[in-house]
Amino acid sequence: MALRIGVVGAGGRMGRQLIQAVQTADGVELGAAFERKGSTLIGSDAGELAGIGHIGVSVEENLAACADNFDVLIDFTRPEGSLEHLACCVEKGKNVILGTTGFDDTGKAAIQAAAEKIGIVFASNYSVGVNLVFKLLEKAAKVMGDYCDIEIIEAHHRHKVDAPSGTALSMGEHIAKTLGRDLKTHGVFCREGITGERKRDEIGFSTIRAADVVGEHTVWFADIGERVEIAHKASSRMTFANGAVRAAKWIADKKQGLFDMTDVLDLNNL
Ligand SMILES: NC(=O)C1=CN([C@@H]2O[C@H](COP(=O)(O)OP(=O)(O)OC[C@H]3O[C@@H](n4cnc5c(N)ncnc54)[C@H](OP(=O)(O)O)[C@@H]3O)[C@@H](O)[C@H]2O)C=CC1
Ligand SMILES: O=C(O)C1=N[C@H](C(=O)O)C[C@H](O)C1
Repeated sequence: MALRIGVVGAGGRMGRQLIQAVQTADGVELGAAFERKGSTLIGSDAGELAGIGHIGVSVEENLAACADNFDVLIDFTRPEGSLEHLACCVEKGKNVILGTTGFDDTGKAAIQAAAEKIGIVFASNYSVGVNLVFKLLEKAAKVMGDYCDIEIIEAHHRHKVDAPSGTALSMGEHIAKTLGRDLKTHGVFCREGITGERKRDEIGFSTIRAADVVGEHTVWFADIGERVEIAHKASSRMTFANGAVRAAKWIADKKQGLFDMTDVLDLNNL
């Protein structure tokens, strides 16, 4: 029997891609689709919303009332919405694929607590390439990190509401962990005015927001006389959507626990 996927934020940029990805993947089907209460999209057909034609699944507004229609929920929305959806999934015993970025520490603690009751994959980026890059960054940090300047540069579309991107923060965390640094004290997120010279052990972040950029990340490991750049460029949101569907299949039989995409892709023993 096919795994039934629920998609919240069905009308969003990622929501529409997720509906398409679910409908084209093997072994899964769209069980339910949701939008915010009061949205004009409630009652519309999820397939038509996603541009793939009528599929007979209408967009609903009450997650709890329709929880019997899906096995795993995929959520790429906003932190406040995701935390409500998560509470509902704990109540109903449904596993969750969480792609939303921009959580504060309280939100992250709530996700951790929820993962004691249900299975959650929580990843800032569901593409295979970015998760490989996380591992390459650990290697580069081991070789060069103690003596070179590390800078993370990210670019996204003009509609993105959080900065730096979740992926850039994850990159910083992978590097900081490898080097025994704390990103809270070593991360530099803004430079303006008389900043003083760069501290050797800071990890800098720069953000670009422009037009329709899907998602680009470059990390510099810069020494005097040479520089290594490790970069990833996403050219389609379908790469994130396909990754999320892959994660949904992977989490389906897990009872509880907090995982990320490196677990799904089995990259942690490379
Ligand atoms: N992990 C990954 O690989 C990726 C993560 N993302 C992240 O996914 C999230 C969504 O991105 P994107 O699709 O571009 O954003 P959009 O703004 O296009 O879509 C967000 C969707 O969520 C809905 N929504 C917003 N707030 C709430 C709420 N409180 N409760 C329920 N639904 C809500 C919106 O409805 P409405 O229109 O009515 O506001 C909309 O349908 C972002 O956090 C982004 O950073 C994006 C791409 C890849
Ligand atoms: O908002 C986006 O679009 C994206 N958000 C994620 C992030 O914050 O890292 C992932 C991807 O880069 C696209």
